[in-house]
Amino acid sequence: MSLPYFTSTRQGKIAFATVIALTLLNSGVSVAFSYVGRDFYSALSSKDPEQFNEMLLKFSAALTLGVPVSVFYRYQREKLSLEWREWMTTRVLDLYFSNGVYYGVERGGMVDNPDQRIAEDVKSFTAFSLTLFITAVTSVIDLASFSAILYSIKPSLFLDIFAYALFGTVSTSYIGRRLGGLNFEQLKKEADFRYALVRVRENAEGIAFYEGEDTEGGEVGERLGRVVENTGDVIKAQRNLEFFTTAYRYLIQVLPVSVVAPLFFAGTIPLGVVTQSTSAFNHILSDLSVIVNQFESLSLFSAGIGRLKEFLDEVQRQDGERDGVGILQLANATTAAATTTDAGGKSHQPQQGRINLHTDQSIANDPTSILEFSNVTVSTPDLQRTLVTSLDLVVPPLSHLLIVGNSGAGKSSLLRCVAGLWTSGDGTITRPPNGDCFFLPQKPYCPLGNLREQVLYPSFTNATDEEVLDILAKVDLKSLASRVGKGDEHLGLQTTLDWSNTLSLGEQQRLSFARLLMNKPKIAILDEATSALDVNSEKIMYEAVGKVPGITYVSVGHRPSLVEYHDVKLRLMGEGDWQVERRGEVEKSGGTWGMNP
Ligand SMILES: Nc1ncnc2c1ncn2[C@@H]1O[C@H](COP(=O)(O)OP(=O)(O)OP(=O)(O)O)[C@@H](O)[C@H]1O
Repeated sequence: MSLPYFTSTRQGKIAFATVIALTLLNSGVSVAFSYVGRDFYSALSSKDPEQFNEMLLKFSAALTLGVPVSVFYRYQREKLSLEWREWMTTRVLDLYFSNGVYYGVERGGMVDNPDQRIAEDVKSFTAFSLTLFITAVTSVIDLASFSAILYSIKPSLFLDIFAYALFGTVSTSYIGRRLGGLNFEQLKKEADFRYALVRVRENAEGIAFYEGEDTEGGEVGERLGRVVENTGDVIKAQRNLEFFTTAYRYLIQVLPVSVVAPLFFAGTIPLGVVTQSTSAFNHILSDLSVIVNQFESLSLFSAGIGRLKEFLDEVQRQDGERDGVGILQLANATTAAATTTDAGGKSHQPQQGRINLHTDQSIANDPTSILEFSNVTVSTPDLQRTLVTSLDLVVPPLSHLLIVGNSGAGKSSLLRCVAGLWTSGDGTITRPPNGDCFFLPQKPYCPLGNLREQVLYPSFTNATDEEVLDILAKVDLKSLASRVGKGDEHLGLQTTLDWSNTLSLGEQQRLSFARLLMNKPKIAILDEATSALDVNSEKIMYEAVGKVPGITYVSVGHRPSLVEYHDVKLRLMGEGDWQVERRGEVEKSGGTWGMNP
């Protein structure tokens, strides 16, 4: 997970090399201070003012050179960590938003709280990996330089320290072994708790109507309880560990001094050497005791890595086009061109056991067919139910299709297959590529942004204010811009509101139609897109869509009034059965073109 940033970006390579150079320099500064400190105390203990003043001067010089090195070393580390986080988060987001992965991850339900993994786990991964790497590098350099110092003072001290550090590491790992698992759970429980609160915010009105505060409060409280319970276990495990680590750290203060004290008492070494040996001992011990000192952060870090790896694996699993590429690598350009659904030519190699979506530019201009279902069987993703069996249907251009059937019969699911969101089943669906195909989902969606962006979503194409206002007028929302702009339509287009909670459901549906008119697709797929509108508004919407040149629409709906805007009816009868009726044939045989046969 770390390597791609440093191997594939120039910026990463340069920043990394700078940090390594500064790390080496910083270690040099530590060693220099150890010698300056030694001579300083020796001058003090030998009561030599001249040497003492000279040492003060040397100390000032060391300070002047050493301080910038230390400061820039820290700054550069933070900077690298920030740049790396930006790169990695952007890359993860690219992967998450490509080929409908975010939808698959959400539907798949295999990983919890992807938001936390992208925002928090990537951040701690980059920050702590860097710290860990630098600590390892510094430890090795420190170990080499201070070992030489210590060995020159007393070889046995050098061996004692290794034994002490080994004992500390093994004991800490044993005492703290539960912390890794507990921290993994902690991250999940904190994210679950936060998510429950976000859901209350998003569904405030529904909860308020149901007066569901007590139930919601209970659920949030229960999740808080799980956080508290797990945190309680974490701090107990930390407490047990700290009995050991605290004693371990205190012992360091006297251990090296007591080993060299006899030499000092015998007058063999001056006081400066005692302080230098203490400092060298501390350096080496902290190098060897990385696991003891960082155990808590390490266990939290490993929990974060576990969650991130699990998430990235799921992202890769959901993205059919990234088979065989690295965990953070984008799909190979040639592979993507060969398999993309919007390449314009024949795409996707047909596969057994899944619905093949064939997006073909030529069908957009085909006079005989704009949408084709060829032997299409649709199953639910868990393969528990077959919703449609062996559907064969050709929809000619300008021949609008209405899909009807009981609730749960599989109408929206069939549209999901047309969109490419579901592939469970068999057969082939052929339709124009995404640019010529526009979907209005059952639940209207209002993105974050101003009114203008609501209309232009998702492409944010260039359009003048007049064009946007004209489109709003066509969907009977002429007054909306001036209403939100307090009388000024142009200001209204620039106004940002929480649209999902401000507009009525019917207004949101009309806004979705405005988007459709703006995008002028060849084929529009409308999933109960007028369910919140009165019959008159529904008529206005369908008439406006019908005026888009060359458009064919496919609707799902229950209302009888919809039938008159369509020419073909596909009835899903449940358990896979289906039936097709065409207006021309019904009228020819003297029947009435209506909702019921
Ligand atoms: N992810 C899923 N996994 C398993 N079953 C699912 C999933 N999503 C939907 N279903 C089931 O598939 C069936 C068809 O759902 P679909 O949304 O297509 O119905 P519909 O005909 O559009 O119904 P309605 O008219 O009520 O909107 C339903 O029984 C639904 O519970």
